[in-house]
Amino acid sequence: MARIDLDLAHAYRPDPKQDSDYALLPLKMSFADGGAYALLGPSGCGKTTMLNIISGLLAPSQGSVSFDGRDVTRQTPQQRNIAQVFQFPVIYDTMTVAQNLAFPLRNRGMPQARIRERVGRIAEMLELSGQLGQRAAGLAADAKQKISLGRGLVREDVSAVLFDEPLTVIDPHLKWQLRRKLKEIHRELKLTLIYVTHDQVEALTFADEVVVMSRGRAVQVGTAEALFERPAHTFVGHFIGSPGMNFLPAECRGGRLQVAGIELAAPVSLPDGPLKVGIRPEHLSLSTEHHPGAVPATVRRLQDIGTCKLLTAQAQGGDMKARLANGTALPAIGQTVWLQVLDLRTCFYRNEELVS
Ligand SMILES: Nc1ncnc2c1ncn2[C@@H]1O[C@H](COP(=O)(O)OP(=O)(O)OP(=O)(O)O)[C@@H](O)[C@H]1O
Repeated sequence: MARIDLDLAHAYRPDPKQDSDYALLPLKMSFADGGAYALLGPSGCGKTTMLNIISGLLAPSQGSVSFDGRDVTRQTPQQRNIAQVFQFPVIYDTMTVAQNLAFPLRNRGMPQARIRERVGRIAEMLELSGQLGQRAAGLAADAKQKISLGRGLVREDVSAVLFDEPLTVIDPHLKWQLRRKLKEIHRELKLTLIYVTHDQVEALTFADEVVVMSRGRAVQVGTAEALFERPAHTFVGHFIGSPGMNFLPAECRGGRLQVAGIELAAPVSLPDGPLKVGIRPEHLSLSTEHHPGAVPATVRRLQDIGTCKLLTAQAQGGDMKARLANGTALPAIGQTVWLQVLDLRTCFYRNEELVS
């Protein structure tokens, strides 16, 4: 296993001039030895580019990649000792499940007894023990992908295991199970795992730390809790959570905040000038009477989403969503309510970056 340091940028086109010419804008980042990471972001944000640069399938157009302080920028995936699992199964159909799992070990010249032991362990973890003697050709797509995962995880001596959306072909009900399995395997084997996905649930349940990416930039690296409670950038607030964070434009002057057409006392010290007030739908409470820190809004929609009711209310400056626990007394459509936008969990942003 290795600690991985990136200090680089990448443009697919020669002579990049503006930010949009870069698939990865200049970044400095480290992946700790033995950590489980997810690279999360919408299509085209640069996740696969970063993964391919880490694996050695792609050389960055600027800067370097180091493993344990050693420059590996020009090394191939084999030289870097990287295992990779792709979206679709990469296995040998004519081999049995056991032979497929053993393949990376046999290539490294591992003794037979040790191979048997390691294959047995990985098969057990992935619930493939009953199929070890079966030919891979006859198996369903999700079983084949489990073999691919097993082949990625079977070696103990790899620098890191990289996963590029590995659960795409897996049935939704099995996905949940496999994600949990991968997490267990990580805890047990202590491999450095880097997992690319555009699915926030997948990223947040799998990783210790999630790298949220947007337009070639790693906008925040943090735990699921940090990304939820303290998004460092409004993009993270929008992207994480369902629905995402609410934002209202505000103006601060000498400790007073103009927001949604009224003036409120700023709850923390804030710089003068334009701001955005951010609060999660899960944290937004409402009442029918005016309270300090609350703004007026008109109820526009109420949706029953099973686990709770989702209220949409129109405030001056934008629509706000609140998740209301089942059993809460619901206001009527068109009614004016007071939304508690300022509380201990409120975040404040300037130029889209968290200031408090
Ligand atoms: N081989 C290539 N040549 C030119 N441009 C590329 C190449 N591969 C990717 N890009 C561009 O680089 C940017 C980042 O792409 P990348 O595939 O890394 O994003 P991604 O986040 O992995 O997206 P997805 O989830 O759709 O795979 C995109 O604008 C993409 O069009």
